[in-house]
Amino acid sequence: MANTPMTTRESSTSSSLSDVDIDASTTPPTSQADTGEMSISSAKKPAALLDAIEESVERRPRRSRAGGPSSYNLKQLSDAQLPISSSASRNVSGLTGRTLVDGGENDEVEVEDLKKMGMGKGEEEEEEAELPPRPLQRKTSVKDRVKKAAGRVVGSVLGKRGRDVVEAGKRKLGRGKSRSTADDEDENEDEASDTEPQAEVPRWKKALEMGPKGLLDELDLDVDLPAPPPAKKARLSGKEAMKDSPQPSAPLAKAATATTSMKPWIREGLYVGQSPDFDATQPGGKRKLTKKRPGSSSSSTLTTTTTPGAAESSGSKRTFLPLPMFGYLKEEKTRDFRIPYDVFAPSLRKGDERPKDWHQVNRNRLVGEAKQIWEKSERLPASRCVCRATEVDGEQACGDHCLNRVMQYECNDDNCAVKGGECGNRCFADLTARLKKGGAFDVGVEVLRTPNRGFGVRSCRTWGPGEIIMEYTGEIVSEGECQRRMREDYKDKQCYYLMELERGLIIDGTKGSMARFINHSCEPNCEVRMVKVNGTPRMGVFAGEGGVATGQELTYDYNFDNFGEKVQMCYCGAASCRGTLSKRLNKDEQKKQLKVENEKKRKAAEEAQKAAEDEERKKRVKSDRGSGWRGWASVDDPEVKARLKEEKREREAAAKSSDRARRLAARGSGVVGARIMSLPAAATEKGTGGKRDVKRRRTVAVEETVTRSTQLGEGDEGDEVDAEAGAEAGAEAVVPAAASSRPVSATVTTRKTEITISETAEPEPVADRLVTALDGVHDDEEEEEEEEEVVVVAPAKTKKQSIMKSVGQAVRNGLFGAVGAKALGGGGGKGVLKQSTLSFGKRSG
Ligand SMILES: C[S@@+](CC[C@H](N)C(=O)[O-])C[C@H]1O[C@@H](n2cnc3c(N)ncnc32)[C@H](O)[C@@H]1O
Repeated sequence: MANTPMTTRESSTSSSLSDVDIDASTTPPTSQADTGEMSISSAKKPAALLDAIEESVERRPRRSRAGGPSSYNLKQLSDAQLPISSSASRNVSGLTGRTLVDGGENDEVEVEDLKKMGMGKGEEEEEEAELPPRPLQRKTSVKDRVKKAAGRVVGSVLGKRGRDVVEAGKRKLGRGKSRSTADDEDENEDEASDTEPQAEVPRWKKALEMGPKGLLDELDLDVDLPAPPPAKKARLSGKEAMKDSPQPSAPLAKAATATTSMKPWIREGLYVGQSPDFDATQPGGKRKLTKKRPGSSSSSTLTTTTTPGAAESSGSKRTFLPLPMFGYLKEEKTRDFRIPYDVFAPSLRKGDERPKDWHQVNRNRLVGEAKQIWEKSERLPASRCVCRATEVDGEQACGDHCLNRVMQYECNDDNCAVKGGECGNRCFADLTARLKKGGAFDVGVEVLRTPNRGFGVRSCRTWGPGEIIMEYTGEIVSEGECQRRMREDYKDKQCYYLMELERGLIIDGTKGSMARFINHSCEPNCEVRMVKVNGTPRMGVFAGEGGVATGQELTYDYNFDNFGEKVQMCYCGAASCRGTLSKRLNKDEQKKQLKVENEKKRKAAEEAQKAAEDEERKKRVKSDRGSGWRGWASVDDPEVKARLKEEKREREAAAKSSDRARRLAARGSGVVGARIMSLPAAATEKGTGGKRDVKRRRTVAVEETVTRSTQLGEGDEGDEVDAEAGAEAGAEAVVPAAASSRPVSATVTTRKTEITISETAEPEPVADRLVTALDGVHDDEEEEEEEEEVVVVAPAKTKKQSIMKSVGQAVRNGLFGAVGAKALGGGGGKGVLKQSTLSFGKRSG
C-alpha cells in the first residue's frame, strides 16, 4: 500500500504499517480458510497485531473500507454463532480499535475473536515460517493515541488555509468523498452492527467509546475536517461555482476566479499603482514621464509590473501576488537586488499627538469680500480644445499640446471632443471618481509627524509622474482679509496655510483639506498647480516628474511670498536648500539678491575684522602688563633691575646703619620705606665707605601719620587694613587689595620719631627715585587697574592739608591704606623729606 504524505494522520505519528501488509483492494476473506492477502508477522503479539490491523485499516481510503472485511467477517462470525464484542466489530470495521493497546483480558477476547475470524494460530505459524522475522514493535499507548487524536482535533480547527491544504491533499490522493456519502456508509455500518448480536462490553470500555463525547469518538481516526465557511467560499469563487462543481482547493480557486473585484494590492503587491514604464529605482532625472497622462491610467496599472520577470508578461492579467525577486529567480547567477520601496507602516500610532486646530473642509468656501471679488472678476471665454481621440505617435489624447491644458482648463464634455476615458486632461474628474470609492488606497496619503517641521503628509502608495494626488482646499479670502488674519489671528502662529489662488484671492487652509499639511522642500517631489474646472479655479497637488513612491513625504516648493515680515528657516535638508522658506527668484532677482548678500557679507567681514583687531589690542595690552609692566618701568629691563638691586643693597646698608632708620624703613616698607631707603644710604653710614660724599648729616624729627582705614561691609563689620601693620609686614602688604565699592572710613593718627639723615651733595631727583621705588613694589592687583596714579603731597608747610589730602585721596581712590609722613622742622631737607609725605593710591596716567 502506498503512503499518503499529505494527510495529517500519517505525518503525525509513527505507524506500525511496516509490520502489516494488507491489500485492501482485494476481496476480504469469505471463510475461515480464506485469509485473503493479509499477512501478519507475529501471532505471539496479539495486541501489536491488532494495532497493526487497525493502523492499516485506517490508511485505506473510505471507499475500500466501505466494502471492507468488516461485513464479511461479521457475517462469518454470525454464521459461526460466536459471540463478538461490539469493540471487536468496530475494530475490524476500522472505526475504532483503540482498546487493543492494553493487554490483559481485552487482548484475550480479541485474539479469540481473530482466531474465529479465520486467522488461527496454524495459519499464523505458516505465515511466520514464510516471512522473515520482523523487529518487535512498541505498542502505542492510550496516551499516545489521545495525543494523536488531539492533534487531529486541533487540525480540525485549523485556519482556512490549513484546511484547504488538507482537503487538497485528500482530493489529490483520490480520497475526497463527500461527507454525505461517508455518513451514509457509516450509517449502513451502524445498522449492520445493530443487527449483530451484542456482546458483553465492560463498562469502562463503554464509557470510552459511547456517547457523543466519548473518548473513543474523539479518537476517531477518520476525522473529517469541517468545510470552509460558505461566505468565504462564495467570495473566492462565486456562489454558482460552489453549487455546481466539486470545490477546488482554495488557492486554485483564487487563481481561477480572480476578477477585477479583487482588491488591487492583492494582485499587485508592492507594485500597485505603478505604470510599466515608471522605474522608481532610478534617480529622478532618469525617470521618464509616461506618455500616458494621469487620470486614465488607474485601470491599466492593475495588470502591470516593473519587475524584470514580470515585465515580460506585461499586458496579461496576473492572477496572484508576484514575488519581488521573481525576475531574479530565473537567473542562475545570484545578484543583489533592492526592493524599490520602503515597507509601509502607519505613520501616526495610537497615543501620538494629532493636529489640533485642523477643521477638515474638502471644498473651497468663499468668505467675506472674496465673494464680491469673485463675482466681479473678469471671466475669460471658455477654452475649447481640438484634440482627437488618438493623437499622432500614439500619444494620449489631450496631452501636452492640448489647448485646454495650456490654458489651465480641465477638459469636460463641453470643451473637449475626446471621450472621458481617453482624455488625459481630466484630473479633477478622476480625483473625484477616485475619492468616491472612499478607501484608504484611493485617498492614498496620510498625515505624519516630522522631527522638525511639524506635521507633514506621506504617501501610502505610488503616484505616477504628473498624477493628481489631492486638492488644496480651504476658505477663499481676499488679500485684505488675509493680511488682517496674519496680523491678528495668526500673529503668534508658527505655521501658515495661505496659498494664492488667483489675483486678489487667497486660500486659507487653516480650515481645509489634508493638503495643508504638505511641507516645503527646495527639492520637492510634488507641485501645486491651479486648474480651472468648469471655469472655477482649483488648486491641485500633482506628483512631480519622478513620481512619488510609497512612504515618501509629499513636498512642494512653497515659493513663499512672505505675507508677514517673518522669514522662516527651511529644514528640508535638500542639497540645494535655499535656507529659508522664501520666494524663488528669477535670474535678475537672483543677481540683485547676490549683490546685496555679497555687500552684507563684506560689511560683516569688515566688522568682524575690526572687532578681532580690537580684541587683539586689548589682549596685547593686558599681556604686556602681565609680562613685566610695572608702572613706568619694566623690571625685565636689565638696567632697571640692576638699579633696583643696587638700591636694595643701599637700603640694607642704610638699615644697618641706624636701627631707628631701619625701623622706620621697616614700617614704611613699601612705598615709604622704599622712599627712605632710596636715599643715598651710603652717605648715611658713617665710615661705611660710601661712594658718595656726605654733605651733611642731621637728625630730624619725623612725624609719621598712619591712616587706618576700614572698609564697611553690610552691617558694621568691615575689613580693617592697618597701613602700619602692612608696612611692617613688608612692601607687598602695603599695597591694598582691589578697590571695592564698599565705603571706607579712615582714622588718622600721628606719631613723632627722630631719624638721622645724611644728605648727599647731589640727591637724586625725587621723582625719579619715587618711580623707581614704586616699580619695585607693585603687585599684580595693582597692575589690574587701568588707571594708576601716584600722588606726591607737598611738604611740611601745609602738613595738615597734606595729610588730609593724602587721606582724602586714598579714600577717593577706594584704597584701604594710606601713609603720610612729613618732615617736622627740618625745612632744609630739600628733596628728600619733602617727598616723604606721600600718599599713594590709584595711579592715573
Ligand atoms: C502649510 S504648513 C505645513 C504643515 C505644518 N508643518 C504643520 O505642522 O501644520 C506650513 C508651515 O510648516 C512649516 N514648514 C513647512 N515646511 C518647512 C520646512 N521645509 N522647513 C521648516 N518649516 C517648514 C512652516 O512653519 C510653515 O509655515
